[in-house]
This record gives sequence, structure tokens and C-alpha cells, in this order.
Amino acid sequence: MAEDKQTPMMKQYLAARRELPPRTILLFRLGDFYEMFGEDAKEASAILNVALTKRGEMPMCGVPSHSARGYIEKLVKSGWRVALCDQVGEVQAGKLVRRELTQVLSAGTLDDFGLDDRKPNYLAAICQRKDGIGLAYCELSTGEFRVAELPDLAAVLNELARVSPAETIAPSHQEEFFRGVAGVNFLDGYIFEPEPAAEVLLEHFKVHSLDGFGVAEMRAAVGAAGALLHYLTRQMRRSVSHLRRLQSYQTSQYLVLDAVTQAHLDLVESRGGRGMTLLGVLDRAVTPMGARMIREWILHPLRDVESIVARQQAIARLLEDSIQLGKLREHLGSIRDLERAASRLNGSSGNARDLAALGASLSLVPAVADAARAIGSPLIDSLAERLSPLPELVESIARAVVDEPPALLREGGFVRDGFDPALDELRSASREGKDWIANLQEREITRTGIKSLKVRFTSVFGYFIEITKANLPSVPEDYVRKQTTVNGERFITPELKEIENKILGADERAKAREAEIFQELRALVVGHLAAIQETAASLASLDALGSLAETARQLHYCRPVVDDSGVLEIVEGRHPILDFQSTGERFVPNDTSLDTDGHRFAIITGPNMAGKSTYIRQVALLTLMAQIGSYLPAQSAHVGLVDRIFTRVGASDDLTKGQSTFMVEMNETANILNNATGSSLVILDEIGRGTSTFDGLSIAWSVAEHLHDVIGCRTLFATHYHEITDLERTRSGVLNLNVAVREWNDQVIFLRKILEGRADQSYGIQVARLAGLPDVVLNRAKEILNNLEKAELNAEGEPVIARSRRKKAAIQNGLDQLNLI
Ligand SMILES: Nc1ncnc2c1ncn2[C@@H]1O[C@H](COP(=O)(O)OP(=O)(O)OP(=O)(O)O)[C@@H](O)[C@H]1O
Repeated sequence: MAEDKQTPMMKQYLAARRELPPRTILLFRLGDFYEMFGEDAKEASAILNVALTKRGEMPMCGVPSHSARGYIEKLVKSGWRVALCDQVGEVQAGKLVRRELTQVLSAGTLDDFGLDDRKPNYLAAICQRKDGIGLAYCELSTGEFRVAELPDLAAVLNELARVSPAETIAPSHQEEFFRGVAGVNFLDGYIFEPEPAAEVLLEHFKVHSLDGFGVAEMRAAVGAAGALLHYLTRQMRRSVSHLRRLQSYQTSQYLVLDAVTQAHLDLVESRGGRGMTLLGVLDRAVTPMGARMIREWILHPLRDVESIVARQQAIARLLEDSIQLGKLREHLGSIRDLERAASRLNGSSGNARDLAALGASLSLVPAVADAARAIGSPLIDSLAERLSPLPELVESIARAVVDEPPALLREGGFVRDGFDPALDELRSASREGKDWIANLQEREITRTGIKSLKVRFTSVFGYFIEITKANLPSVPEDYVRKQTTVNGERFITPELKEIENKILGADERAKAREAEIFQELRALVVGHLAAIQETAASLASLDALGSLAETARQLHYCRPVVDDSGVLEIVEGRHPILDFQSTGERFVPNDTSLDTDGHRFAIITGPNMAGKSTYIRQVALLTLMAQIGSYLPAQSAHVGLVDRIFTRVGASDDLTKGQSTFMVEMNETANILNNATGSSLVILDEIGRGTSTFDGLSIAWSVAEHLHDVIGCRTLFATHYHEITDLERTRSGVLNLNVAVREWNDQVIFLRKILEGRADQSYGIQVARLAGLPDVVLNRAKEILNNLEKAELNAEGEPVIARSRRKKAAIQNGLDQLNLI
């Protein structure tokens, strides 16, 4: 549209549009609706399933403003950013109202709705420089802000899998490099440059140098962190003053879990739902903050003995004193999401309910601190030390805010009577007026003698007196007619209007006064933000420890010995998820005994369905749990810490990347061989299965040799290639294990017990029978197996597997006939 032909409103719209980042839908407030125009309207109408109309040539669609939240959430979940352009000036007839961009929302920057309270919602930024790749991420709803520098793209992908951000930004000139990152959005590269990025950080944290955060020399990390802040403040228009601390970390502090391993071990997500994850077993947290912390611990198992033992000691004390454990959890249980309430109050979305929740939660902190101190563990004591009950703030909120405030700020009604004299006066003026009106009907019935006279109210007309048709002749002179309806007429009186104005005026001013009081309280909260965040973090850790202790108590877990040895010794270990979920078949416990200086490489053979995969995953999960500091589902355990856990489990195509099952398998195997160290734990399930038998066997064999001879790490290797068990003869570190089964009446009975030695048979056909393969197919399979085992060849030297008895008989018959002739 030519610029001079545009209406003033359209000019205003286009000006707002120009300021937005890419892939943003602009919701433009027009009266009671948010309207979308042009391409935005086409995209949004399809996603939201609302009608697409036209204004002149311009496509448009709209959603009512009062229900906009649900629509916004839907757009954001579909991968769009959503900008809100609101009316900020006074509405005057015939004049264009002033409008401003008030918020831009995206998946990583939702801070008040659409969030799962037991899960963090991260926004991440990545950028590459000569010296490494910077990764920064933050959680707007809690104020967490972390940064790291990683050596290569693989490490970044692993870390992103762990953080699992809802949104990731990267510089547009590095699009080629970062293309493989899921859901990445590219932005102008300038904001990722170390110098401007450092400026943004210095200004935000009001410091002269970044040394205090330990990132001054990390140029890539600074670039990512600065870009993230720039994006939030300038492009997304978010308040970020609650991001108070930039925590730099190194991935080597934690046990490294690549994306594949996280998925294979069902740590926090599973196709079977939350119940089938380790998180589902360990999360008994009673606050949302604690639940988020447990999740964080599962994804960041520790690497140093001291920190792990500190958690174990805390759990041990909690278990020794189950009354205190109960008390601690009971007090914690009444605490609300302090962290997110404080962040919302710091931003623009907080309301009186957040204030009430914050005040009520802080008021419980002294009880939590007392319960914690009574436990007597150094870690719990240090967490209790960091709790600030902030009694003055609690007192101010309790004095000011009613117990159950309404959700909407602008409606008022959340400040207690008696808190503020000016507000009380306005409220009593309004009340008196309302009383006067309440009595008016009675008075007017007496005065006029009209029994059916009614005083009523509508939001359009305000208060009025309604008289039915039959009674119109009795209407007094001072009534002023306002409107005729089907049944009668509506009147006002000058006095009624005067009182009404008083009420409305008083109500308006009361609301304005309440808004002022809210802002004062909000400022108090913001003034204590750092202490509140620290308190919330301590509460989260206390809750997470309580949660681990409660799991250990309920499920009879044991405390493992954890050290820097190369030992992995588990007695009567159980798979944490299957053990927890098992309803039918009781879970059969199994032992593990590996040592980098002794038997470090276990080859597990056994029939299909016997429990090989379950067993090797169980060992990986127990090792990981030990490094979280958790107790274990076992009778006893000794875990020498590992630096990484690698898994190669099951077969899955990655069609999105155009890779076949075999290719995925080989990629994962290459990753293990290239990155495992002597301190790693590797679990491999049936590698080499996706290709021809001989190729597969050869690959599996040489991978096994390399892991045993060159890397020397603790490894569990489940395979159907029984030939590989021969490695035990030539290699001292190899131990053969098998899963016991009994054969009975041509059926297999699974005993689920891991025993020393190799398996003698695969029982594939018997297992196939369990799956319901037709008898005719099973019988034929047996025949073929028989032939293969006897290595029978035909006259041409080919295996006779293609022949069936019937054909054989026919051929024999033919030969007999020939002989006869
Ligand atoms: N120790 C156990 N106690 C009870 N049930 C078990 C145990 N181990 C495994 N199972 C059950 O057996 C089923 C099959 O186990 P799993 O998948 O580990 O077998 P597998 O030997 O790896 O089979 P395949 O070779 O066919 O992949 C599991 O789904 C589980 O329900």
C-alpha cells in the first residue's frame, strides 16, 4: 500500500511492525479485540482456527482481548513470537489513540503462563568463536542465568540436550554451522560480538569488569550471554533485573551425558510417560522449586566424591530421624512457588496473589529452618544458613494484603480494610452510597405506592428505576425518563445520579490507591530479590534432599560407597524404574562386579527377552543415581565414579536426518570410541545388528577389542553374537555373563538371573512363539535353523535353507522316478 494512502492507524501498525524480530506475529489492540493483519493474519487464522476476513484488500483476523492468553500460548507453542501492541493513551472520540509495543513473547520467554511448574523453561544463546563455542541460558521465571564455553559442536549439542531450552538464538552468519541445532532462531550477528556483548553485561550487572563472574577471558561465552540479554531487553522488551548473577560453569564438573544417553536411559522423559522415567521415581518433592531441582540434579550428576558424600550424609540423617524428615517435608509442603512469584513481581506480570503467596511462603521459612537445623547434617545446616525469613517484608504483606486476593489487579479489592486511611475513606464513601441505593427501592415504593418498582443496574446505564407500563401514570415528577423497554420505562433521579457518581468516583480512586499500594509492596519485594532468590534456591535443595530421602525410605534403597576407584560392585541391584512400576512379574535383582583393574568388560549373552537390555541399563542408571548422591535400589553397592556414561541401545532410525538404522548405530558407536576414557562407563546393546551377520559380527568384535584393550573402561556388552564370548579366552579383563532360562516343553521360562558363563542357545524361535507367530512359520524356521546348524549344503554347495521338506520330498520323488526310467 502506498504510504500516503495509509490510514493513520495503519501507519501506527506498520511502525510497530518494523521494530519486531523475525517470525513475530503482531497482535494490535483495537477496542476489545487484538487484530492481526496481512501475512500474520493468514498464518494465525490457520493456527488458531479463527475466521480470516478482509479490511479493504488487507487480510485480517482477531481474537477477543479478554481471552487472548490462550491464543497467544497457542501461537508461541507453534514456534512463533507474539508481540502485543496495546492502547496506552486515553481514548478520545475522533482521535487516534496512542499505542505501544508492550510485550513480545516467545517459547523461551514466557514468564507467567503456559509454564509447567515442575519444569524449567530456558532461553539459550549460542555463538562460535575461534577459541570455542559460547552457550548461555536463562530461566526468566526464576532468574537463573548460566554460561559455559564448550570445545565443539558435539559438546554443544549434548549440553543443549541436557538443558533442553524452549528457544535458542544464534548469530545469522553462523547459520551453516548451527543448522543441526533443534529449533534455533538466527539473529543479527552484531549482538553476539564480544565487545558490545560485554558492554550489555557490564551495564546490566552494574560492574566495571566481568572478572567477578569468572568469564572475562571467555569471549565466546560473553558473546552468548550478552546477546541473550540484548535479545531479552531490546527485542523482547522484558524486565531482566532479577537476573542478578551470571554463573559460569564447566561441563567437566558434571558427569557427561550425551543426548543419546539421556534419551536411552529415560532420565526425565520417556515415551511411556513420566511414570517410566527416573524423574518419576525420584521426584517426591513437595514444592515446584524442589521438583525443578531434582530434575536438574538428575541431568547434572556430580563428579566429586565430597559433594556426593555431603548429599548422602544429609539423606542418611533424614532417614535416621524420620520424624524430622516428615516435619521438614510438611513445612515445605505449604510453601508456594516463591521463585516464580518473586520473578513475576519483579517483571510486569505479578499480581496480588503473588504477593500473598510470597508473604505466606516466607512466613513458613523459620519453621523450615528450625526443622532443618534439628537434622544435624553439614549440608542441610549450610542450606538452612542461606534461608532469609525477611520478617519485615512478611509483616508488611500480611498487614496490607487480604488472605485470598482476587487475580485481577485492576479490579482492586486486595488491600485489607484498616491498612490505609485514605483507601478506607474512599471505600466507606462507596459503601455508604451503595447502602443508600440499596434502601432506595424500599423508600421509593413507599413514596410512589408502586409495588413493582425496582432499582436496577447495568454497566451501560448505571443505576436506574424501572417502572412497568401499568404504573407509568403514578411516576413522580422528579423522575427523568431515560429509556423505554418492552415492559415499561427506565428512569433516573438527579439524586440517584449524584450518588452514583460519588460511588463510581470513590471506586475509581480506591482502585488507583490500591494500585499505588501494590507498587509500594512490589518495590519492597524487588528490594529483597537477591535474598528471596537465595532462599528459594535453598528451599529447593532441601526439598530435593527430602525427596531423595523419602524415595529411599519408601523403596528400601541402600547407601552406596562412592569413591574414585575403578570399581563397580552392586549386590542385588534392581532397575529403578521397572522395580518401581512392576505390577505383574516381580523384579528379579541381580549383581554386578566390574573393576578397571580386573574384569572390566562384561559380555552378556542370553535369549531374546531374557532381560539383557534391562540389566545393562540398570547398571548405568544405578551408577548415575550414585553420582546424584541418591541411595540405590540394591542391597549394597560400591561405585567408583565415572566421568561419562555412554549408551548404545536399541535400534532407531533418524529419518529426519536421513539416516538409516545402521548409520545411526555406527554414529553412536563412533562417538563412544572417540570420546570414552578409562574412567567412563559404556553400555552397548547388540551393536552390529543392522547389517549382514558377518559384517555385524566383525564390527562388534573389533569394537569390543578396542574398548577392552585401548580404552580400558568399564563396559557392559549385550550381544546375540555368541562367538564374541571367545574373547574371554584371550583377554583377562573379559567376563562372560548370561541370563538364565529354563526350557520346558519346547517353551522358554525366563528366570531373569544373571549368571557367570556364556549362553548356549538363543531360543529365538521359542520367543517368537510367545509373540504369536503362526505355527507353520515357526516350524519352517526350526527346519531352517536345523539346516544352518548342521551347515547342510546342496549339490551346488549352497545352503539348503531355501528348501522345505515338501520340496525336498518332491525332488526326491523326481529322482526316484528318474532312477526307475
Ligand atoms: N530382572 C528382571 N526381573 C523381572 N523382569 C525383568 C527383568 N529383566 C527384564 N525383565 C522383563 O523382561 C522384558 C525383556 O527384557 P529385555 O528387553 O531386557 O530383554 P533382552 O534380553 O534385552 O531382549 P532382546 O534380546 O530381545 O532385546 C522387560 O521388558 C522386562 O519387563
